[in-house]
Amino acid sequence: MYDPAPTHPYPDGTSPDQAPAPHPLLAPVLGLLGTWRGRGQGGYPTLDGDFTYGQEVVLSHDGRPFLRFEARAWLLDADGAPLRPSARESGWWRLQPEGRVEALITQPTGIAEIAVGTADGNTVDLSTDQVALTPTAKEVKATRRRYALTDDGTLTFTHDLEAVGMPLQHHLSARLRREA
Ligand code: HEM
Repeated sequence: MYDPAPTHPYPDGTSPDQAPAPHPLLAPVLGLLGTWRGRGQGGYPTLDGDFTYGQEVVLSHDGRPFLRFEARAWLLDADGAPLRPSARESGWWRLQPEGRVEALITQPTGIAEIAVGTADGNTVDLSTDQVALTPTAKEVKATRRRYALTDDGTLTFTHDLEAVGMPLQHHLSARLRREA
């Protein structure tokens, strides 16, 4: 028989001041908690031209030593109006002692990444450890993602990509601000 449950009793926190209390291992990423939104530019040698895009990134936690990571992007036309949905990613950033990070990130384009790196309070720098691809996914060999908090409260994002026979190089960069 179906036994109804109440709403989830442990909602995620998106701010260090809000319940639940962050796990101590999250200290190097506390400044990144929340919902971030902004615009970016992208390109790759195999693409016809560069593009501009909007992006939203959500980082939250439930009191345990990992972050939930969600990123959604949409392409913009020359006037800044939305053109179509673009890349989506979701995953988990597992914090280890000394700011080491182990991340699991998946995309609906058939790419699953394990990335490792560091967080130091202002920046998170993640590089590919392993990539798994579904049978029809594009060939992605490696990525490097950097999130850096600047003094004026901007979160800059850069993403390098080694894919479809090209060496690791710039694919995306964006400037995000925390949702008011
Ligand atoms: C903000 C996030 C992202 C945006 C806005 C974005 C945008 C784009 C665009 C516009 C294209 C051209 C094809 C198309 O129109 O869909 C593309 C291609 C591609 N992107 Fe991204 N992308 C993002 C994230 C990623 C990530 C995280 C990866 C890999 C881990 C990735 C890997 C690729 C690959 C492999 C291609 C195909 C290149 C080719 O076949 O020539 N992208 N991206």
